[in-house]
Amino acid sequence: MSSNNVEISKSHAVCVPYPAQGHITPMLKLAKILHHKGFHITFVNTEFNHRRLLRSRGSHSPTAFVVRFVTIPDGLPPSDADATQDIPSLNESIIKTCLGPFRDLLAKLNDNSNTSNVPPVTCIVSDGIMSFTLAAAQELGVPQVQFWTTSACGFLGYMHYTTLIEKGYTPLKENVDASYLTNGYLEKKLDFIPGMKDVRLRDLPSFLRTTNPDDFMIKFVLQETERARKASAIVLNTFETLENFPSTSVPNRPLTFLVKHVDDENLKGLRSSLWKEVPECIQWLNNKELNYVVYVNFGSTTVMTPDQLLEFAWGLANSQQEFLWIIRPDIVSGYESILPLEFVEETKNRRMLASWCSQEEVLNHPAIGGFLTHSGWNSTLESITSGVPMLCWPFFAEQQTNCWFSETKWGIGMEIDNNVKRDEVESLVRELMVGEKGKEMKKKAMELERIG
Ligand SMILES: O=c1ccn([C@@H]2O[C@H](COP(=O)(O)OP(=O)(O)O[C@H]3O[C@H](CO)[C@@H](O)[C@H](O)[C@H]3O)[C@@H](O)[C@H]2O)c(=O)[nH]1
Repeated sequence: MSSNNVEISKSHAVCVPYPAQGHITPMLKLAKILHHKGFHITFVNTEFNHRRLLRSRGSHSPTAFVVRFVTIPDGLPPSDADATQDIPSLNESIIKTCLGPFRDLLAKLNDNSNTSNVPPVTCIVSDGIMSFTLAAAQELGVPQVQFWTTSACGFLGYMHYTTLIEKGYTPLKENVDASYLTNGYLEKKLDFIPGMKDVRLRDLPSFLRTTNPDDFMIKFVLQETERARKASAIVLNTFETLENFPSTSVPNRPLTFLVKHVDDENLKGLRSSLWKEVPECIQWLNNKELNYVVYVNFGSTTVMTPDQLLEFAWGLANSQQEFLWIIRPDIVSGYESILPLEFVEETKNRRMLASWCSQEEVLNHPAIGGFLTHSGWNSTLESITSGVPMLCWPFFAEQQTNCWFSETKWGIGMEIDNNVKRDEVESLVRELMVGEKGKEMKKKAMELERIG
């Protein structure tokens, strides 16, 4: 049999991540694992993100690897910004425009006259919130496997949006209106979500915080969770000891663990960072003592006001701890993220500031003692699998749910108030790094690291 025929007999998975860092990274891990198990892989990025990937990776361009990268347009106006796109606009555009180009792509991959040694598509592995792929899979008669990159608890929160609407919890009533963040309404405890007794309304995925009955994000969640019920299978990135809910079958190991066992020269060096990583972060950590440094990073999507940035800056400075703070260039929406000269001067011997880093490497570094995070699921899992306790400042989506679990169920996190103030940051950072609670959290995080 010629090598051509061997290739043709392979299963072919088309992997379609949602076009944002926190989704592309875990999907690429899943793609590597599938490739290692013998699948031919086509990985579909948007044109916008593919250009970013090429820019960030330079000579390590993803096109050089065995996983085949292809693109579809996202339907938004052309842009070369080095920033995460506006989520509601992106979602709306994906729903309206992506199915056509995706169909064309599948047709091209399945074209018999194609001499390029590509086996026919045998399944679509789609991000749970790229559900337009379901129609394409049905037309082709192949399974559509959904990969929800959220936590299982976050996924469960989304799946209960229908019940929350039926019970009148969302949309919020006009009379609680604009003050809902402070009038105690969101403190209401709920008891009908399995495995989440006493979860407060504010701990559930944040899109429910609207008074608009036609809110786009609520409708989006309802549509995507409804289509999830039609998927051939659903993959979650978690592990049994951490999140074991009734009626779900949860895997034993997270992708971060499984991908370490993919020993394939052809995949080494294949990375998914959309921003250029600053290697000096690791060099700086190499000179630090064990568990000595606070790592601060709010992921790829969080934005904050200039005032919030300042409160974090002075809280960190006043804590007197050493810190590595990754400040994404687009973290303060509409502004340059400028820190005051006094802060820069006062902290110069005990901090490093950078725009992006190789986060998993940083979290695995022995110098890291704690993580100030926005509680994105990848960051939370990466912290857990590195045995690092967290301070959590959830921004949106299911980050609130991840934060609640980190604090109340796993004992490895402490929440910072949404209305962040420097005094609270200072005292919680100290508690995390040198306090008794911090020590307890570290112990629990290390226990989970051992299991995960
Ligand atoms: O300097 C950095 C910063 C981040 N990362 C990586 O980027 C990813 C960020 O993912 P995550 O922590 O999940 O945050 P978001 O980017 O905000 O993720 C989105 O996607 C997640 C998975 O669905 C959700 O949990 C979040 O709510 C959603 O905002 C992680 O793998 C990090 O390792 C880096 O490599 N370097």
